[in-house]
Amino acid sequence: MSPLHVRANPSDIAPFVLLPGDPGRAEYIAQNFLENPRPYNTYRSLLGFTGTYKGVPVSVQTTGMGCPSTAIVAEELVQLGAKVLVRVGTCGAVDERLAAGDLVIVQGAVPLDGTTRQYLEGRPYAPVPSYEVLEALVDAARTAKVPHHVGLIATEDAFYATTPEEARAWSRFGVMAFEMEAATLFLIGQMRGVRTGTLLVVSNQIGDSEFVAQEILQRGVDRMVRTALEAFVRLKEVV
Ligand SMILES: O=P(O)(O)O[C@H]1O[C@H](CO)[C@@H](O)[C@H]1O
Ligand SMILES: O=c1cc[nH]c(=O)[nH]1
Repeated sequence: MSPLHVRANPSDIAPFVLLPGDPGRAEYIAQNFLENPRPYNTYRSLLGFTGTYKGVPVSVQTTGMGCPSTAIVAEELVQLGAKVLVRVGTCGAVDERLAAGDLVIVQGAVPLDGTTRQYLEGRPYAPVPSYEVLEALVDAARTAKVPHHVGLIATEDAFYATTPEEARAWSRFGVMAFEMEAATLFLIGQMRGVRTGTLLVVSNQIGDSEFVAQEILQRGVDRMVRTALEAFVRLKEVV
């Protein structure tokens, strides 16, 4: 029986899965980076495709925006047999050293979201990616000479609630950027025994009324996706 939302069979899902928030990005990745991509889910526009990259079976699965939707998708991917879940998302920068289109390799996510809080039943916690995935992502970026930042981000629920002033307050504690999914993904990985990671492209500074120009974002997305896929090639022996 297929899960409720990711309507697929275990044989449809690869061990390695890329997780964009945006269904358009999922389709773009499938069409431009995977060989022989085949769709397996369209329910609720949680578009999912499976193909190969350099011989490694890879799925790309939309999470939708925010931790509640991401938790559903991640839990169901685990039920379907996925082993390595890597978010390929966008973020709003709070650190002035981050420019539009830059790549961020996430080392940890401050859990400001309600989904992580519900899973943890109020316990303090430090959501982090799997070390092997983090190492493979950094190695892939370095080898391809992709400029990148490695560090801490925050995961929030309410996109429009965060003001530049609040964001700057978090930057005093090392937070480089805000997004809306990573903390829950990392926690579910730890709870369910699968490996996780997150790469982000800077789409804006917190408080901007527009995202960066499409061509700059697109180049950043291409660098991010290539980096994640090259990390999967490195990780194929450990899964
Ligand atoms: O571009 P994605 O992966 O959706 O990520 C970011 O973009 C959305 C907000 O615009 C949120 O989902 C946030 O985390
Ligand atoms: O959470 C997010 C994601 C992208 N940009 C933002 O400003 N916030």
